[in-house]
Amino acid sequence: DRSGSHTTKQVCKSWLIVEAIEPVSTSLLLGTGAAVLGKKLYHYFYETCDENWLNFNATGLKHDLSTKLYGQHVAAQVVLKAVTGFMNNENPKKPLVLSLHGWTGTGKNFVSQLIAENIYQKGMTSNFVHLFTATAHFPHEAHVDKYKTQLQEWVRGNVSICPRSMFIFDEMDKMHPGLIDSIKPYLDFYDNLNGVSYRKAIFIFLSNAGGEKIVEVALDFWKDGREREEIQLKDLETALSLSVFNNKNSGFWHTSLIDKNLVDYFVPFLPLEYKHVIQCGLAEMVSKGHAPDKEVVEAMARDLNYFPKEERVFSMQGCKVIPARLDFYV
Ligand SMILES: Nc1ncnc2c1ncn2[C@@H]1O[C@H](COP(=O)(O)OP(=O)(O)OP(=O)(O)O)[C@@H](O)[C@H]1O
Repeated sequence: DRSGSHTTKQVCKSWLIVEAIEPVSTSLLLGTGAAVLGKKLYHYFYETCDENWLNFNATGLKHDLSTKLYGQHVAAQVVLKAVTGFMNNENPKKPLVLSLHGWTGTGKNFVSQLIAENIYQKGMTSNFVHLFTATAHFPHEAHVDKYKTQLQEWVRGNVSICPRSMFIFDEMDKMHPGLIDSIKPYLDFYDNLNGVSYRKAIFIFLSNAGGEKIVEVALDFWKDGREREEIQLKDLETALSLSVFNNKNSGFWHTSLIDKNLVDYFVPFLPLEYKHVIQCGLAEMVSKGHAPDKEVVEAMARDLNYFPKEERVFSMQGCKVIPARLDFYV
């Protein structure tokens, strides 16, 4: 198109004139352009502690908890309420502290992952999400003093880089009480500690403590022929507090975390049943790129262990072994 090329030529010509007349402002313009582009690329590739990488998606969390998490109506409700309330509060008075309890393989790590995915664009791989496992990170009792210093430094350093940091402590019941005590100040209502404010951080503690008591409640409901969905938080709270507060061997509870009300929510996880194992199996098949096949998943689910031995109501390992087991059946 002639008029088009004419226009292009004209633009080039005027550009050359501008360049000839005002070389300084043109270079400035180009320089600024490069800086803006550089900044954009930086934010694109390098994870920063701002809305480019960090945005709470309340609808996403609600959707994930109701479609991806099976058999945990109580936990889903408490987690959604706790996280949404905290994230929507511009000026929280203390960090959010959640303590997740329940039988193995019932979704405690999985829920932490769902929370992370709906806050950080990179989910669990975000530089602002930190996962500690007691037996892996703090294995030797003799080194507790060294661990204390390292842990405090790690928490302090990371919160000063990003106030919206998340710390997950797995196997809380195997963690040395002194170590838990060392992070206690960060969970409290302080405005700031040595110039760092911890009020926007999230701490999640995971443990099996209280798991057996929760199972008892779920089993009683089952024996009475009542629906699992009828179980409410208040039915589990007593069971949880009995085992959690009175168990002198479970590490966590020696500390004043509870006395000082530093934990905002205790979240109970119910033991999973055969039908939930099936749901986990089907989801796992899809995530492995297979078409969901109920027969395959049922064959796998039948071969798992259930308890109590007679009634075979709850899966011994929850949904934990499914990814590995399924490979034998596909
Ligand atoms: N309730 C659930 N709904 C959906 N998937 C689940 C559920 N529970 C477990 N899973 C699946 O099983 C895997 C293992 O579960 P997860 O690690 O969350 O268990 P856990 O409760 O943390 O166990 P543990 O106490 O042994 O650490 C999860 O990654 C998830 O894929």
